[in-house]
Amino acid sequence: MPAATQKPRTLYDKIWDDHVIDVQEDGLALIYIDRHLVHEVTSPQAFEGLRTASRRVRRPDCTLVTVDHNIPTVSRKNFQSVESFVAQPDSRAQCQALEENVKEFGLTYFGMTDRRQGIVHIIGPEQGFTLPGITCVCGDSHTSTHGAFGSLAFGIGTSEVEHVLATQTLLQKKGKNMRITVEGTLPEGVTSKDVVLHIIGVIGTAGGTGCVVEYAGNVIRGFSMEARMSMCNMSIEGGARAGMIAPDEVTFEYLRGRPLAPKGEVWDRAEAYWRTLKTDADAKFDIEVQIRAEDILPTVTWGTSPQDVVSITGSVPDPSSVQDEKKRENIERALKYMGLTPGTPMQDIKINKVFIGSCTNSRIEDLRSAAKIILAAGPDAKVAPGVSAMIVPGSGLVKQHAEAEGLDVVFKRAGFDWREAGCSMCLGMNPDKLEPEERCASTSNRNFEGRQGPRGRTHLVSPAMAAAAAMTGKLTDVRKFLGAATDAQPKLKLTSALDFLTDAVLPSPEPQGTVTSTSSVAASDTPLPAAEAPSSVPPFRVLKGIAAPLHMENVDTDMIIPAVFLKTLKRTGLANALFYALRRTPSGEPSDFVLNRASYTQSKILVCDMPNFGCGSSREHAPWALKDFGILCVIAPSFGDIFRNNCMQNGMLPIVLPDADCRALAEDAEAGHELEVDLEKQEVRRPNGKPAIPFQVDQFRRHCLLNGLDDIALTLQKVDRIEEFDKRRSEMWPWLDGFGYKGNKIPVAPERKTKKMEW
Ligand SMILES: CC(C)[C@H](C(=O)O)[C@@H](O)C(=O)O
Ligand code: SF4
Repeated sequence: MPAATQKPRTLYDKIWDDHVIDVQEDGLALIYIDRHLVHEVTSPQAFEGLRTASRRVRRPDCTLVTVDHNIPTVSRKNFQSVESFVAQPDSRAQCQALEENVKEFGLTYFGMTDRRQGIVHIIGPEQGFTLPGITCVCGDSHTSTHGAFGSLAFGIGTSEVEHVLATQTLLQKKGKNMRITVEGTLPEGVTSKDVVLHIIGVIGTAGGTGCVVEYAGNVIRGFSMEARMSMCNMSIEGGARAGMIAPDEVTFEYLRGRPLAPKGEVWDRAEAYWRTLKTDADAKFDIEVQIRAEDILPTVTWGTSPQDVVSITGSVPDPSSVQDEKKRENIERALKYMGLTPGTPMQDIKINKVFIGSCTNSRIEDLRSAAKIILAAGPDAKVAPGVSAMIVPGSGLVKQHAEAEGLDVVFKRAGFDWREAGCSMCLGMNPDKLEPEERCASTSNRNFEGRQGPRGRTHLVSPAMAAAAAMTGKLTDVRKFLGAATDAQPKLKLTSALDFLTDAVLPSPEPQGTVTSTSSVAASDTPLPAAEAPSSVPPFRVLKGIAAPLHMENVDTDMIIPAVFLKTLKRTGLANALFYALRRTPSGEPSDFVLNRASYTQSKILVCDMPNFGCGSSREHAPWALKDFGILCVIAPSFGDIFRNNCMQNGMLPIVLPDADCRALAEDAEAGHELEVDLEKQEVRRPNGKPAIPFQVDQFRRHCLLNGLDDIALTLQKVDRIEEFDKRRSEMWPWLDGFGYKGNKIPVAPERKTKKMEW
């Protein structure tokens, strides 16, 4: 088509178009995946699936693996092996399973003896594995982080992880285009974290559902890559699976010289392509949001959803001013959980803990910004009495970099605990946790109930605000420290990040010997098995049974199944974990939660009459737990995108219906009536002759559910098309094939005599 007649396209449209292998009539597309990041929590069942079907990893060269969620963040000085270092048996088993899997399938792995190890979303960009124009996935919802480079990056569930490992593709429906433009001048003390919290407050946690968000405007352009990553990271908290920012000089400058970024002439070719990656002038967005930078102040959350934000100068909201009864009850519930009284000024709220870390805010600039506030508090200032504060760098390299700048000295002198890289207290999955009712100022991204530990209370803030809270013992307006900060600049040795990136590191474990017979298919140049494997998904046709009513909005997947239950290597045995905290009183007795009531213990259907069911984390354990309990269909006004996909991968049916229909069905459920869900006829039949309610579902998904078809087997029928795409990709974007660690591009230190770490 001549350029003049081409429809103007958004950045998302362009990346999408460049990756489509095949599109079906109903719009479902098979897209190629350029980069796959893998961690220990969402991969064991996927590798097991490959093993059972004798499948190999199709593109080991485009796959990068690390361990982050389960690991303790204490010093690794005495590290000998995962077996001796990770004390908690289930966490240890998950880390060991990963090590076995990377060996068996021949994958590049940054393990605990490797300085490049860290949170999966920190290490991808750090290494230059993340590049503009790519599609990038990971079994993790914060994969949206990588969109900061102008890539299409999103989280997937474990079944989709298996699909990508086996085929290097995914079945996807194209999302809507949404643009959020931030223009103006940010007031003093306002960081990218405040901007993104403010945006989530404006659009709500379901605001971006079904969309890919492009962030635009002079404020975003003025942000560093690290600030852009913090923004894109929290796109998922705004309901969008992906966020992106067009690449520019800032992006290229960040990438140049990174270990896995293209070099020499290939770099020039890549850069020329990357420069085309911007939204055309007249392209249309489905949704546009304008944000005035001047409206944003240092921001903090008061409740149990990331949309519960208020400026630090504000107060705890008063539910009695809210008209809608269900909304009012939800606020009351959040305040009760948080132990807060309406009208309390935010700055009067005392805290017990401070956590600076997570994939949102654990990069070098975040640590510098925290150090600046600590220094501004005075040379001898200490963390407030009774407060315990920890700083967890996002990767071993961030840690090394911070130490070279002397930041660790600033932190330790002030009484902060300076830890090793990992997810740490972002989620209650490793030893770093809140005690019940402890209150934490946290730079992480989720303040869900129980997120940082059972009954723990989280206030989301920027690194500077977290540091300020640590020094005063209360949530504090960071601007109180900023005047002083200008006179107290840290006297630090400044060192370039790139020095560390090419520094000698311990080698990753080599794929070793034969682990099982499947290792013979682990080489990347053997042809794919095109044969259909038997499906493991049971068909879904008509489901008749008791329906349980639920009147909560933003039911997040942490609530459906807390992180502590994600340590399993299986997909089953999770019924008891379903809504674990809600089904128990603080003393551990069964609560009166709906699924505990005698009439609902056999429920097959769940009817939620408020929006955004299954938001948050990509954990497929959420549908697994529902299924194990016996619930095979969830009806709600809207769903988190990843949860919805995950359900269908497991032969479960998520049905979206208008609010009024959900309310009517919830009333039937309250009355203890059975409902009948008919997928063939696409209707929900009600009791007592009430008219059935019709519903819509994607035709391909319906076909797969009705017949119990397995996506991977279907995709492998298109192996010729995938191979054609491989070839085209090698010609057009050669820098995406393979990556540096296999060649001689990275100097790797000789094997060390001792296993002791010195960082
Ligand atoms: C474990 C993983 C599935 C999860 C996610 O998807 O987000 C985790 O990283 C989280 O932050 O809750
Ligand atoms: S959100 Fe937290 S738990 Fe999830 S990947 Fe990021 S740091 Fe890890």
